[in-house]
Amino acid sequence: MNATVDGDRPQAEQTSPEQAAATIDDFRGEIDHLDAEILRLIKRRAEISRQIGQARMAAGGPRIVYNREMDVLARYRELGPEGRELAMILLRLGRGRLGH
Ligand SMILES: C=C(O[C@@H]1C=C(C(=O)O)C=C[C@H]1O)C(=O)O
Repeated sequence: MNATVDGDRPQAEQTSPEQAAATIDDFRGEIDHLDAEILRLIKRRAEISRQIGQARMAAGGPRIVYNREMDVLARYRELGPEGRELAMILLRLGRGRLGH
């Protein structure tokens, strides 16, 4: 018989509310750490991107280099449609406000 009811689950798979809370706490600590790192890296990326843009424009070049941006978009494609959105946001952050 394939049907399962709550009482059929083996003991090893059961988790107490206290164990679940501890596991969730641990994972949340890791997420908090990852978010801080991601934020630091995003800020650093935007800063470098702006510096490249400024250096290029100071030499009479364009602020945006489309083939390079296509490479960046391709890099995030493995994350699916959200990856593309994420890459677009990263590129926008590197541009800063227009004229600045
Ligand atoms: C950073 C550069 O300048 C611009 C910003 C890019 C980026 O943020 O990845 C990519 C291409 C350029 O439009 C670059 O040319 O590498």
